[in-house]
Amino acid sequence: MAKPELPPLYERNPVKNTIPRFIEIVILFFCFSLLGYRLIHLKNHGFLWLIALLCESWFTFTWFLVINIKWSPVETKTYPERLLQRNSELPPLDMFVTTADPVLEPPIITVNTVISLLAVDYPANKLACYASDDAASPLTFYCLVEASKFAKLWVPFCKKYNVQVRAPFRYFSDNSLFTGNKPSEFQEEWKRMKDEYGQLCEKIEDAAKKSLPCDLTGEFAAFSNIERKNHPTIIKVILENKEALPDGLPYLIYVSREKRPKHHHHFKAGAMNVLTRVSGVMSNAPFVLNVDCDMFANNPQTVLHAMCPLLGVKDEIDSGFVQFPQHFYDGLKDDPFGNQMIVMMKYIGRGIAGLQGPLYGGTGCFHRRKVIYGSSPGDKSAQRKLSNEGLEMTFGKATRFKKSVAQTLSASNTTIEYPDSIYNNIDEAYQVASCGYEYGTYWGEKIGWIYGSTTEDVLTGLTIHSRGWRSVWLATNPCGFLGCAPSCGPDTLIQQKRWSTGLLEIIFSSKSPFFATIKEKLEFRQLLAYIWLLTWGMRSFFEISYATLPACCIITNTNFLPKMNEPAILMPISIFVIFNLYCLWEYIQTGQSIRSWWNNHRMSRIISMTAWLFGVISVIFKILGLSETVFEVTKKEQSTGTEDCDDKPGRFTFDGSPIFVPGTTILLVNLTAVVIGFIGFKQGNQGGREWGIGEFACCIWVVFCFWAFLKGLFCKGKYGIPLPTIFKSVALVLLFVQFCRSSSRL
Ligand SMILES: O=c1ccn([C@@H]2O[C@H](COP(=O)(O)OP(=O)(O)O[C@H]3O[C@H](CO)[C@@H](O)[C@H](O)[C@H]3O)[C@@H](O)[C@H]2O)c(=O)[nH]1
Ligand SMILES: [Mn+2]
Repeated sequence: MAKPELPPLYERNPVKNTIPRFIEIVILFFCFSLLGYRLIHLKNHGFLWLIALLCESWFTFTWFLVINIKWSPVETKTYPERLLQRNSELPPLDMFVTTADPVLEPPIITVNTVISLLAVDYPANKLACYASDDAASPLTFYCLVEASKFAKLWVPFCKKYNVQVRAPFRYFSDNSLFTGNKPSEFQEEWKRMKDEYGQLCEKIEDAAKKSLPCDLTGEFAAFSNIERKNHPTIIKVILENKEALPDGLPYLIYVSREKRPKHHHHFKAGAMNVLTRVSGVMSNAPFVLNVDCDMFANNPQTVLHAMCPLLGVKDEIDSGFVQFPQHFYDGLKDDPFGNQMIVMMKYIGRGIAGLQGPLYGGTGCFHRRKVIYGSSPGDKSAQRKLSNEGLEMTFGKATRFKKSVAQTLSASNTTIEYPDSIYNNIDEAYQVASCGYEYGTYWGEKIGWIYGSTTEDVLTGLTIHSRGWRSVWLATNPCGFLGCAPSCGPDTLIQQKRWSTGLLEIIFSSKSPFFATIKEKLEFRQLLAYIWLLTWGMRSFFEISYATLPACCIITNTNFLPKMNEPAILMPISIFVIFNLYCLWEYIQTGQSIRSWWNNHRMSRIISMTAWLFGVISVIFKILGLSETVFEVTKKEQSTGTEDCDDKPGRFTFDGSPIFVPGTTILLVNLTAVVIGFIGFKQGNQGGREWGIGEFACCIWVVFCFWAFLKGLFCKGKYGIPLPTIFKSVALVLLFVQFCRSSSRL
């Protein structure tokens, strides 16, 4: 008889989705019918009909990609309690936090993220937390030092009372977590903690007001006389677990990599690679967690959950990395900027989970160190020639680091040797953090975080999937991490611009997923999922064309939709109604309001026609060699419930950025068409009016989608669209009208 098997640490369960599948197919059917109708009647119609055909073909293609993604969703269930019952030792974990700018990313946010990681339910002697500071800011370092003092009180408090939310700013902002009928001992300690945290906040605020947080002597001497973009490496061990006690505190290490003006630093990807090497030299844990500075651990058991699929797989190939969904705290009511991504995280997330596995999202992700080092599933040290020269060519010259890499690549998780003291190798840590270290190696090319895209996360995940690894999507309750979404219109657009830029950079590079499917091990359906994401930017052309098409019809007196009395009109109407009801249903299913659906719908239109367009433009500039793409850091705000009272959160704001020109233009074009339309309706059908209710309704719909811009035309200050932007748009509208007129004569 077989040995009784241990109960599994996790399960991968298919989700039933018969009804949504059916609806998706119905929509696809109508899309194809419409395309067929267009083709048949193409010769009787002009240029605009052809544009309509092209746009609708693209939308149908996108829809097909979406169906592929949503066809076979799975959910993962984990059993951390079973992991704890097994009395094998838990493996070490290195945790990476990146920050880049103490102004856009206030240190109190980073501090909370770090504290939440220090306090997770996991043996502290197995954890090391590395904070990367791309700003080399003494303020950030000062705040982390102060935070570590607070953590010495906070972590034991959390563990003693099994506190559920271990980022103090969240814990203390939610009074329901502190109800009166708790033992008085707890109440006292709670008050003390709140006090201590208040003092920490004060210190941080005071320090931020000064030009320097403190005298740059002692520990801080390294920060004197340095420039942000021109300084040597700074590595500081802030917290140490000398006795290696499981209930002590984890290591906390501050790292600011060397920066020199002549060396490209590759933004976040560069920072991650430095952290990988520094940690490889100092603690060398077989698993690595990475979070952005605003993504705190929201569930004390997050690490245990993640370990379930990492340790409990039959074949490692199935869990190359474990990605948690991105969720955000303090989302504004009804998601006015459409950036909470709740529906996407749920339906697209579990959909791709059913293929080769979720894409790497840059934060809230647990990696296997050896996968970061470029190993493929089933790699054995014997097969990989781990010769000294080979190692040096790939990973660089540092001797101890090479040794630790060799060990990581060859050993199974349990037998890795760890450096006995974190200080032993500190010199070498400086060496591997220097900006020349990567020259002539494969860092950023084949191993580590891959360079060349402002969405380094997707690119890095793609290379991992290409080697044949699968990944795991882990949606726990409460969710593993919570972050901070942009809190105003321009920030959302800048973020989306960066995303579409980075995604297009990937598709047009030598690392394009097409090659990965042909030559490597990227699965075909996974390729389709990548194409869906990577082509976001291209959608801008089709969306803009389609949003101006009805207006063009009205201006030039033609039609692009069947007449209301033709049965064919049922095709576009059905697509419109069923598709929107289907989307609405997803919002209701995830507990959101109708208003959220609408806000997301209109924001999708705004984003795809403005931010994504600019993404395309910056990629074109890059290809032409005119400019490089840059990673613009998203501004993060910690809302503590005390909003500025004159502010109207959720209201769209504008600035002088050219990103608002296309939106304003599209709005004005459609407004013009609506006015002409009204006049046309008044005159009845005397002049042989070709367009009808359909085209007119489309224009109205677009105007509704750009309502925020309409208001912006009439408001002042940051709520208004600046006059130069309006002038530029008016000029474009005139050009557009001229273009419509001339093209209608074609
Ligand atoms: O030169 C840089 C630039 C950024 N960062 C860090 O990168 C992280 C993400 O930056 P953020 O401005 O918050 O970008 P988001 O658009 O919110 O980030 C999403 O998209 C990025 C790719 O565009 C991913 O890297 C992120 O993980 C993902 O959360 C932050 O911790 C930054 O501190 C650096 O460390 N160095
Ligand atoms: Mn972010």
